[in-house]
Amino acid sequence: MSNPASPTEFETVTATSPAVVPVRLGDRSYDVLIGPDLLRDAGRRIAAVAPGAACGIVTDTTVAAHHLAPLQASLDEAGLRHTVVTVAPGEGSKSYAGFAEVCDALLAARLERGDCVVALGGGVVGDLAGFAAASLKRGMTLVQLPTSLLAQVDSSVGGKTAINSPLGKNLVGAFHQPSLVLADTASLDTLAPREFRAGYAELVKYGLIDDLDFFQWLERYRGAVCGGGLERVEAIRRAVAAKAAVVARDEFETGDRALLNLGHTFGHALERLTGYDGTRLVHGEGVAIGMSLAFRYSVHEGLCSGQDAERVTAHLRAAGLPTSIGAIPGWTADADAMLDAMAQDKKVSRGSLTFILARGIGQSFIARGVVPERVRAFLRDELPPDGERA
Ligand SMILES: NC(=O)c1ccc[n+]([C@@H]2O[C@H](COP(=O)([O-])OP(=O)(O)OC[C@H]3O[C@@H](n4cnc5c(N)ncnc54)[C@H](O)[C@@H]3O)[C@@H](O)[C@H]2O)c1
Ligand SMILES: O=C(O)C(=O)C[C@@H](O)[C@H](O)[C@H](O)COP(=O)(O)O
Ligand SMILES: [Zn+2]
Repeated sequence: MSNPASPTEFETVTATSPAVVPVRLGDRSYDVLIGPDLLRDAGRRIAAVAPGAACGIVTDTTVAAHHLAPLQASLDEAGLRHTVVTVAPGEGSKSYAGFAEVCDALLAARLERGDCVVALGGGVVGDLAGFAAASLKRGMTLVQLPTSLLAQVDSSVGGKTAINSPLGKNLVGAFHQPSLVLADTASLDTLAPREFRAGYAELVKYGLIDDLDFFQWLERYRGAVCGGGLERVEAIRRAVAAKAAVVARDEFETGDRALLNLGHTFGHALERLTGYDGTRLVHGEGVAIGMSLAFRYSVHEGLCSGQDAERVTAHLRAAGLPTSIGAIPGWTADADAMLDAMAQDKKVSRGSLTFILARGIGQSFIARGVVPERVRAFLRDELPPDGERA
């Protein structure tokens, strides 16, 4: 799933024009534009994919405070009528109640099937607004305006939309592709450092899956990527190109799209068991711990060298990310609870667990029929004794 055309140095990204990554899905193909200040020009570009549409902007209060005004001004300039629905920031909004709130507000604004839902925010807003767009009037046009690093490198692209159930992450949702994605990299300047780090976990994921060159590039340029500038745009471009390639091949995850779930079988279980409480754990942190566990479990099973697993953990730690279950404050669950939560994973088939494991960095693979007792034994070793918990 790597992007064979991706350069080691960034020849395709310039300071003046956005990078463009096409997501090729036949007559549902769309472009992902990546670069600074795209929100200020969003109206014109949205009008091109949804001419004359009224826009239902879905955002959260934090993002609205920073980025709503320029978007509204540009929609005005393009002559697009718009209404705004604001939810509370954080994973709690990706709920049945949050979904009902957003749908009812968009319906109250009398949006028609041909109108456009505009998701302005991180992955929570993108998944929630996306699911509303998939559901309302049985499918409305969707434009993703991702403002977190995580949303720019991952969630705004590929059409997975969902809300959480108390029984598990993203268990209620639909595939619904956007018509356009504008990743305004300048919007990342207002993102909290912890949230930037969380997005970095999903960025590294692409290297760990099948692109050792990208992982090595990140080892070299991590500081610059976190600092902004062209390296940051290039990193996002490479991630989006990798995701676009796998989505084009396997839109509905019947095959190797599942590789994008590296770290998520463990991570989603941790998110559910910590009650989707972002003060303890946000999604990207769950993925960082999950990827570390996936590599260590691969070592446990004799598939991967301990050196590679340690190199992964060292890179994530250097990026300020947690890499073990013991790093979650106030964590009290046990291996049995983890196994129970993982039984709801969407990759489970005929009751059998599927994990993304690794033979090395950039050599991840889909492992079906994983034996629960072996995972339980591994987790018992991973879980810190009660007295040593954070
Ligand atoms: N659909 C997919 O393919 C996919 C992929 C990866 C993750 N996800 C989902 O994405 C969600 C996580 O996304 P996230 O990490 O973006 O979380 P998020 O949407 O909660 O955003 C993180 C925080 O940053 C704030 N924020 C966002 N952009 C900002 C900005 N520019 N300036 C200031 N604050 C800003 C938000 O208000 C929020 O408090 C999870 O629910 C996860 O399941 C979905
Ligand atoms: O796009 C995908 O496919 C992914 O798996 C990307 C993941 O980073 C993302 O968190 C996704 O929402 C997880 O998918 P799920 O099917 O396990 O809910
Ligand atoms: Zn994810």
